[in-house]
Amino acid sequence: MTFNILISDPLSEDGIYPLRQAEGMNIVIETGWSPEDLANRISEFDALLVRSQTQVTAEIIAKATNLKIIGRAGVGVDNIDLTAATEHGIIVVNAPDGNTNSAAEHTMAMLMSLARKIPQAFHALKNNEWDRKKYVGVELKNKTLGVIGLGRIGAEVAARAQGQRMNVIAYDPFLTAEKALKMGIDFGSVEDVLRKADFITVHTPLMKETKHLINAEAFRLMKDGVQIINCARGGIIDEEALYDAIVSKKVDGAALDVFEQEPAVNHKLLTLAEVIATPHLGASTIEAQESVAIDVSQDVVNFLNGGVVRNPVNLPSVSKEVMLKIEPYFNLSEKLGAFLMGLTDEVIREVNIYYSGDLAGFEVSPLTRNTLKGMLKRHLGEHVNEVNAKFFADRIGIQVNEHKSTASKGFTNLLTVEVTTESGTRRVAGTLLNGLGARIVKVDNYIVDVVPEGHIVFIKHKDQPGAIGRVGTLLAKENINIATMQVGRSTLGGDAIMMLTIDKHIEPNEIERLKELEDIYDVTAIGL
Ligand SMILES: NC(=O)c1ccc[n+]([C@@H]2O[C@H](COP(=O)([O-])OP(=O)(O)OC[C@H]3O[C@@H](n4cnc5c(N)ncnc54)[C@H](O)[C@@H]3O)[C@@H](O)[C@H]2O)c1
Ligand SMILES: O=C(O)CC[C@@H](O)C(=O)O
Repeated sequence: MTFNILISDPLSEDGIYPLRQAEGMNIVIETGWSPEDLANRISEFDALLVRSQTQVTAEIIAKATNLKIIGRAGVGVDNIDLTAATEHGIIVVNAPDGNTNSAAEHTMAMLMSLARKIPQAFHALKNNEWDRKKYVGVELKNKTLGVIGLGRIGAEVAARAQGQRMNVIAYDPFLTAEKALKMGIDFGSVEDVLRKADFITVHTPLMKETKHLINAEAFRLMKDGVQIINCARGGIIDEEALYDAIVSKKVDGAALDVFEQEPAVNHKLLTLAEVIATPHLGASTIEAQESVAIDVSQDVVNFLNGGVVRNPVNLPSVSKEVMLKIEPYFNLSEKLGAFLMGLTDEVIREVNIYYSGDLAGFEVSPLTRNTLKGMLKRHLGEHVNEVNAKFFADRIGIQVNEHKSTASKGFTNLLTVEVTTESGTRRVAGTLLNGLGARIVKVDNYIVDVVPEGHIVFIKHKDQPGAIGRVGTLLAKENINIATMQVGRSTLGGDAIMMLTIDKHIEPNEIERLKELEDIYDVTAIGL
């Protein structure tokens, strides 16, 4: 099998060796796409690898009919429409660790350049201007650095600033007093950070919650003469408000690596002498570029070959160890979902999935998504996959609940899927039998032992002598061979079931004839 891979932004050639080494990867490296050209050609590709330049919009994703994975060689995924990717079942992976160090070092370089006005002085000297008074700076020692967003990069910046003898105060929604104490930093609200810092650096992702986090009101709260650094994303700081704050002398200087619109040429802020800037170079080191390209290439190869990805963005990340435990249940969970959906012809309101036994000790959301995939594929078709199954369930309004119990119920592991409809609940349970593979072991309250594969006919009937024989005779007349048969009953002479696996597809008219047989209540054919 050959996969077409498009690399649409400059990626390290050394970093893409996992793709070059893998079999069946047809790699196209072409940068500088216009949105229209990319939209017109994207359907040719199975995988798309980008940095921050390519804007992977909903319009492009809508045309990406063969795209399975988008790899972002870097951290920020604000150039990818994640909702659209999820809806279309396209997994997005990134490389969250590979450029942390480079981005932190770049931030420090910007901080020091800002404090000592190095770019301005250098620029003047290049123009043969020797002016030692104009470029007097300030020391970092004993100044307070305010860090907003203390994740991977923010934390590295904080540690380096401490090396410069700076005091650090930070705000991050996940920052606890214990963690702050351990890091030797102060912590407080955003407002505390804004009020106390001499230098403020932002390290949050750009999201709707962080858009213009630093706005006119935020500048008002800051100390006079504060200096600002943004090596995270354009848009976290309101550029108009920053411009006004510099012009009004509230802000002494700003160091910007990122802008609301990139490339930022002829930018108003760049006309100000107090602003120093780089063209989004935070991750631009040989080491970081190689590292992020290796990480995404590896994930793309793994995913296209049916393996597990390390850094999914639109799926919860599950460790390799847990994945090894739960992966054998993927097929069973999908089949249970598909079987149950086949049994139910009413609108589903709620799905409850019960994990019993050892499985209950693990993160099981991938199994839940596979169950939903099996259920929803029946009506929504093949484009439902583990990436978008939960998205579709939410959109349809199906409530999905996971329940876990370490009680084994006679099996090492048991998965029970239950759906609630207007008229009640239906359930099916399955397990993996050691050495024998997947089995359906219970349907509603009937104990069975059926391999969840092929053509299954589920028959509800009255527990009467002759019912089973009549079904066998009719199928024989239609030349339909029964491979296996399981029977079960609630009470003697009460409701009973037959569960047959047959060797070929059964036609609707044959199902109707089965339904007409004496003592037969209902017949459902389910292809798994
Ligand atoms: N300039 C560059 O080239 C470059 C390079 C790498 C990363 N980045 C940017 O830096 C960002 C951070 O990268 P990271 O690896 O540290 O990510 P990260 O996920 O490790 O850290 C982000 C932190 O921001 C915090 N956060 C979220 N919302 C917040 C809010 N409203 N206020 C305060 N904190 C908030 C999160 O809790 C998290 O701890 C990326 O999203 C990316 O946009 C830029
Ligand atoms: O691709 C780049 O060079 C920028 C990457 C950086 O902004 C990131 O978010 O990782």
